[in-house]
Amino acid sequence: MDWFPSRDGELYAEQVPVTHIAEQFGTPAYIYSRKGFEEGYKAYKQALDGWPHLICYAVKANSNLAVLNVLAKLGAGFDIVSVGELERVIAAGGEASKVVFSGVGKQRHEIRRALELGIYCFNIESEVELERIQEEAEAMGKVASVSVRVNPDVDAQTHPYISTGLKDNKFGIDIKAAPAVYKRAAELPNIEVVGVDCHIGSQLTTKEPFIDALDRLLLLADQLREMGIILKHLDIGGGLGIAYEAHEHPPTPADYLGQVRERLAANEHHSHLEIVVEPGRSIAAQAGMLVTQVELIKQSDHKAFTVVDAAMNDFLRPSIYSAWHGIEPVVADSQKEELLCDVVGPICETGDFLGKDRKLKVTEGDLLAVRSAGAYGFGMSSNYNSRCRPAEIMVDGNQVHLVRRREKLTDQWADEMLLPEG
Ligand SMILES: Cc1ncc(COP(=O)(O)O)c(C=O)c1O
Ligand SMILES: N[C@@H](CCCC[NH3+])C(=O)O
Repeated sequence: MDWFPSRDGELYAEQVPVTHIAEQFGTPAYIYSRKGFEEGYKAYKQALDGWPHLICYAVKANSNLAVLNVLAKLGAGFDIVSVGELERVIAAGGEASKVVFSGVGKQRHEIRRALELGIYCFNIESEVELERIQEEAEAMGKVASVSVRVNPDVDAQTHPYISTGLKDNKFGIDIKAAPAVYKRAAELPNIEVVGVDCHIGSQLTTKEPFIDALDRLLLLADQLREMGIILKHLDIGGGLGIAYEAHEHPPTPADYLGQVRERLAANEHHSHLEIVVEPGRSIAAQAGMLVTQVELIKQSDHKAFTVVDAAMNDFLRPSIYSAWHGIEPVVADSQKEELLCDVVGPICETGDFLGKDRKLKVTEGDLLAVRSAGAYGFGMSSNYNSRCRPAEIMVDGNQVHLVRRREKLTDQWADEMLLPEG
C-alpha cells in the first residue's frame, strides 16, 4: 500500500498535496504518514494473531516521539539500544514493561535506569555484560530478566555493513558458547533467564536466512531444556527487508511469521514459546519520504548533476551503503526534457549523493521526493558542514502536523563555548 499516492501527476501524503507541505514548512523535510506506521505495525499484529507475542519496534529506525507515540497507542513494545531510546519511549507514552534492551555496550547507568523502570528484558551480548547486570540488579535489590543474544553464524545475504549474524560480527554470543553462558546465568541470584534472541542483519529479502537461524535457535532451546533451562520466549529480531526497488520482493510479515509459527507448532517443546520480534525498517521505511528542492542543474560535457538542498547529512543511506532510493518529481511534468543525472547535495564530499544515473524530468526549483526514507533517515542525520537538520512532519488523513521543527543555526552551537579571553 502506498501512503504517498500520485494523483493527476502530483504526489500526495495521504490526502495532502506534498507541494502544500513543502510551501508551509520548507525543504528539505521528512514527511511521514501516520497510516503508514500504523499499517506497518498491524501487519505484524495480524501475522502473530492467536500466538503469544510481543512486537518490539526497533526505535533506532525512526525515534521521533510522534512515531513512538503512534505505535505505543497501538500497544507496541520497543527494542532499544541506549538509555536515550528508553527515555524517548517513556516520553512518548510507551510501557517499560514491553521494552527489550539490545546492544553490545550497555553502560552501568543505562542498566540501572532500565532496572529502575522495569523493562521486560535485557538481550545480553557478552558474559561481561551478564555479570554487570547481576551486580547492578543485586545492588538495587531487583531481579533482571535476560535473554541471550546468540550469533548463529548465518549469512543474511545483505549489505556487509548491515549483516550482524556472522561469527566475525561483534554482535551476540557464539551459539556454541551459549549453553555455558546460560548455565552461568541460571546460577546467578539476581538474574532470571526468559529467552533466547538473535538478529542476523537488516534488509533481508528472503526467508531462508531467518529460518536457518530459527532452526539453530530451536536446537539451542532443546539443549537448554536438557540442562533444565526452560525458555519463555524466542526473540527472532528484526531485519525483514522492504522493496526499495521494484525488482525486490521481500516476504511479508504474514509469510515470514507464518513459517516461523509452523516450525514452532510442529514440536511440542517449542509450541509454548512466545514470539518476540524487533522490526524497524519494515514498519517505518515506507511510511516516510524526504522532500527536497532542486537548487540548480549543473551540466558538464559528459555528466549532469541535479544539485538539491538535501545532502548526506540529512539522509546518509546512499552515501554509506550505496543504497538505492526511488527519486521522483513531486509534480510530474511530461513536457520537460529528460535528464540523465546524479542527484547530489551541496556537501564537500564525493560521497554526497542521493541517487546516481537517474533519468529525471526536472528544472531548477522543482521538488523531488526521495522514497522509502522513513527508516534510518532522520535518525542518522547530522550537522556535517554546519547544516541544520530538516523538519519532520506527520500527515494524518488531511491533517498536517509538525513533529520536529527545522533546526536553527543557533541550535547548532547552543552548547558550544569560546575559550576565556586572554
Ligand atoms: C538488535 C536489533 N534489533 C532490531 C533491529 C531492526 O532491524 P530492521 O530495521 O532491519 O528491522 C536492529 C537493526 O538492524 C537491531 O540491531
Ligand atoms: N542503518 C542501517 C541499518 C542498520 C540497522 C541497525 N542494526 C540502514 O540504514 O539500513
